Order: sequence, then structure tokens, then C-alpha cells
Amino acid sequence: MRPYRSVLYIPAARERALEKAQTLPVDAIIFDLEDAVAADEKENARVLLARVLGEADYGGRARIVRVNGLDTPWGAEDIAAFRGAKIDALLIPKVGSAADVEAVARLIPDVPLWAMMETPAGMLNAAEIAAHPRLSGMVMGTNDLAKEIGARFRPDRLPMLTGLQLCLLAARAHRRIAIDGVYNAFKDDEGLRAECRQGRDMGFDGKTLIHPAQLAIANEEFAPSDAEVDLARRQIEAFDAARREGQGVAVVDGRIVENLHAATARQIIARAEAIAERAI
Ligand SMILES: CC(C)(COP(=O)(O)OP(=O)(O)OC[C@H]1O[C@@H](n2cnc3c(N)ncnc32)[C@H](O)[C@@H]1OP(=O)(O)O)[C@@H](O)C(=O)NCCC(=O)NCCSC(=O)C[C@H](O)C(=O)O
Ligand SMILES: [Mg+2]
Repeated sequence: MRPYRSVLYIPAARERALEKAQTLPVDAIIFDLEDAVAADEKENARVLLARVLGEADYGGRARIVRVNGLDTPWGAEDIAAFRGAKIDALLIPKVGSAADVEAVARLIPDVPLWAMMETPAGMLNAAEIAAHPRLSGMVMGTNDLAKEIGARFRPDRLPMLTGLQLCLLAARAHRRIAIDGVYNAFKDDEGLRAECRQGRDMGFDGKTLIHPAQLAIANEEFAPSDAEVDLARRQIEAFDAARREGQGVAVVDGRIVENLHAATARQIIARAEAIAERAI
């Protein structure tokens, strides 16, 4: 179980940021060739990123490259540049259907593919996209989604919720990683914390981020709290004791604990242990 609490975008044209990320407390990095790179910088950014990924040491941080779409002048060359590279996933922007995933899969063997979920068609086709055998992760693109549906940004993200939940259901049905969208106001810690909490409550594995100042909050909010770990341990103990006595139900803190609750508790412990092992 690899943690994906914090997933930081870095514009691939920013050499200093590419260097800085080697020491940041982040679970995964999205090296972005798409929207964070201006059109006249695309070719230089691709060359720079290929060099950096060949030389730099990002330790245990997952390395994900977001390429430009195949419907742009840069998409096919981006994909070709990272064939055989030491990366953990290739992230495809604006995926609308499983055919979009298949088109990229044919151009690059072996590497796991992730999909940006950020168009109305993509949200409606989330189930077939998640089912593609090469797909292993889904990333919410809430900026593009807001643009496409004509939504306003609201603290409760009401206009987004149906789309986000369709993607979560699809991701979970096929055991894929699901990462929440970015919080644009990178100096607003309180707003970020609230949105992380909402994303965690919904079931996301972590949050995409745009600035190093956002890392600590995401790492904290997407990790099981001490209270959650303590409760999980007590639930497992109580359930195992009940089983030894031939019972199928235990009670902890006035609430029932059945097989499924014990399974959730074991997941929480496994997640906490995986995070402790990351030790970032
Ligand atoms: C938002 C920024 C433009 C701010 O940059 P800057 O003004 O340079 O910030 P700071 O001066 O506060 O930077 C302090 C130091 O941190 C480093 N830094 C900054 N950002 C990053 C980063 N993302 N990764 C690594 N390091 C970073 C600076 O180099 C400074 O270092 P030092 O020299 O040691 O002091 C900038 O943060 C930025 O460009 N962020 C990323 C924006 C981005 O990637 N956007 C695209 C993804 S969002 C999206 O498209 C999602 C989706 O598709 C959707 O539709 O929603
Ligand atoms: Mg986008």
C-alpha cells in the first residue's frame, strides 16, 4: 500500500522547482508538461524533464509525468520521450473515454497509466475508463471541470460532487487510486484544510497540490489520526476476542464491530504503517 496523501504538480519548465522537489515531504510528484507549461516552452520543458528524470534522485516519491493530449502538437512526442523512462505512471489529460486511454496505451508499453478526470464526458464515462486494464489511477481536474460545466467555485464544492463521486465509485469498483483536485488559493491554509477533510471524508487517497506550502496539511489530513489508529487497534482486538468466544459481533465505545468494521480497521492500520515506512 503506497501512500498518495500529497501529490505535487511541478511545471516541467521550472528547473529550480524540479530540484527542490527532491527534498520535499511529498508522496508523489506530477511533472507537468501540460497546462503549467506555456506553448513556446513545451519542447524545452520536455527535454529538461527527460534529462532531470534520468539523473535526479527522487527517493521514494512516486514519479508521474503528465503529457499533453494526443490532439495537441506535443502529445505524441511527449509520450515517445518517456518510453522506457524510470517513471511510476504516465498521466493522460482530459480523458473522455476508454478509447483515449487505449490510444496512449498503444504508444507506450508497460508503464501504468493514470487519467485526468476533468471533462463532462470523462465523468460520465468514468466506469469504462477505470475498467481499462492499463489504468491504475484517476486524478480529479476540478479547474477544467468547473470551466467545462460553467460552475462557480464554492467552499462546499456542490457543483462538483456528482462528478467526483462518479469517479470515486468507478475507481473503487476497479481498485484504482483516486486523487482529489487542487485548491487554487495556495496561501489559504484554512480553506485547504477544509477541502482536504472533505476529500478524505469522501474517500480520496490524497490531494493534488500546486505549492510546497500545501504539503504538510495534505499529509496530515490524509493520514489516519492517532485517535483513528487507537480505535482501529481496539476494534480489531475486541472483534478477535469475540470471534474466539464464538461471537460475530463486538462492541467498542458503544458501537458494534462486525467483520466489515474489523476489515476497515485493518486497512487503517496498514495505511498508518505504510506512512510510517515512508518517513518523509
Ligand atoms: C503558484 C506558483 C506559480 C507560485 O510560484 P512562486 O511564486 O515561485 O512561489 P514561491 O516563491 O512561494 O516559491 C517558494 C519556493 O517553492 C518552490 N516552488 C514553488 N512551487 C513549486 C512546486 N509546484 N513544486 C516545487 N517547488 C515549488 C519555488 O521554486 C521556491 O523555491 P526556492 O527557490 O527554494 O525558494 C507555483 O507554485 C507553481 O507554478 N505551481 C504549480 C502550478 C501548476 O503546476 N499548475 C498546473 C497544475 S493545476 C491543474 O492544472 C489541475 C487540473 O488539470 C485541473 O484542471 O484542475
Ligand atoms: Mg486540467
